[in-house]
Amino acid sequence: MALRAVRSLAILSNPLRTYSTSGPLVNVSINEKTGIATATLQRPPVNSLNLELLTELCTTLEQLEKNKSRGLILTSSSNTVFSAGLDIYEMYKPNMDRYKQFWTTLQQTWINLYGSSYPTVAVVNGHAPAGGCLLALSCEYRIMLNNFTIGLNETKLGMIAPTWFAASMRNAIGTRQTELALITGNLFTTDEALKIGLVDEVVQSKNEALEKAGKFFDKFKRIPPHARTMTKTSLRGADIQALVKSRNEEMNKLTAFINDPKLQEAIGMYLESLKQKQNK
Ligand SMILES: CC/C=C\CC/C=C/CC(=O)SCCNC(=O)CCNC(=O)[C@H](O)C(C)(C)COP(=O)(O)OP(=O)(O)OC[C@H]1O[C@@H](n2cnc3c(N)ncnc32)[C@H](O)[C@@H]1OP(=O)(O)O
Repeated sequence: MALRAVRSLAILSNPLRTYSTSGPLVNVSINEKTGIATATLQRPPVNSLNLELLTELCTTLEQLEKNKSRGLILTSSSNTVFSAGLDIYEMYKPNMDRYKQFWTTLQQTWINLYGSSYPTVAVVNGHAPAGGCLLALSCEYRIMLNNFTIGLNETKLGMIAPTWFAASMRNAIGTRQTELALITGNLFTTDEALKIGLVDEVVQSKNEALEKAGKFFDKFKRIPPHARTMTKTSLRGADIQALVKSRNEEMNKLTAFINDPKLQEAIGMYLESLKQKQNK
């Protein structure tokens, strides 16, 4: 895995080629004509975000920033799941060193994506619960395929969405809708999500979504990049600074929280219910 990551970084850092790297968990390709990168999550069956997937995604985002990327499309190789959110096994009876690394990497991935200087579009081509919704919300524009669900459903699992998850949602749909969505742990259908502005467009196919994403990037052709980036920072910067300031404190709180036997029991039951679903 280390070798493949190095290879993929080497290809990403050559700005003159059309790149396509098949990392084990994130496939990155860059369109030679437009300079737009597509990062495709490819961790079957449901793109649950474990340490390895987050590490690859985080590194990809860092490289795109370094190479002054023209833009990023974030999508999934699955036809039914964008991302099932955090890998629940990372939170179930965890090894604490790995757990801390996992959470630190999640924080950094969010900082890199939410705060990217380049434009970002999520092509949400499947379900996007919890951390999957967070990834989509961290992008600037969301295009979703029909007949799926999206939302921050943490309360339904007996967990609390961290403040920066909430900030990302608030940035898209405002305080009132965010409060309602979070306390109920609602998973919105595609149409409901469109209605409250959680997604920006609904389409019938991934090709249509990619076409619409191209149109979004076209909007920036005549906008000076520094003006675009500074405006984005003025709107999102405070959310990022709040996490940067509190990330150690958050880690300490989560370390205590994750070791609570009642929470562990609830997570175990939830995992069981996901398995039972398959047997039905
Ligand atoms: C201590 C930390 C404190 C606070 C942090 C709070 C923040 C939490 C953020 C999160 O992201 S928590 C994760 C929340 N995610 C979910 O609740 C999603 C659960 N999954 C589903 O609802 C469904 O799997 C799906 C709608 C995404 C896809 O449905 P379907 O295509 O029918 O697949 P299956 O349900 O049959 O699942 C296939 C396979 O994958 C396993 N799996 C599903 N989700 C996860 C996951 N998030 N982590 C790990 N594994 C997952 C599922 O158990 C099945 O496994 P088998 O071994 O039975 O094949």
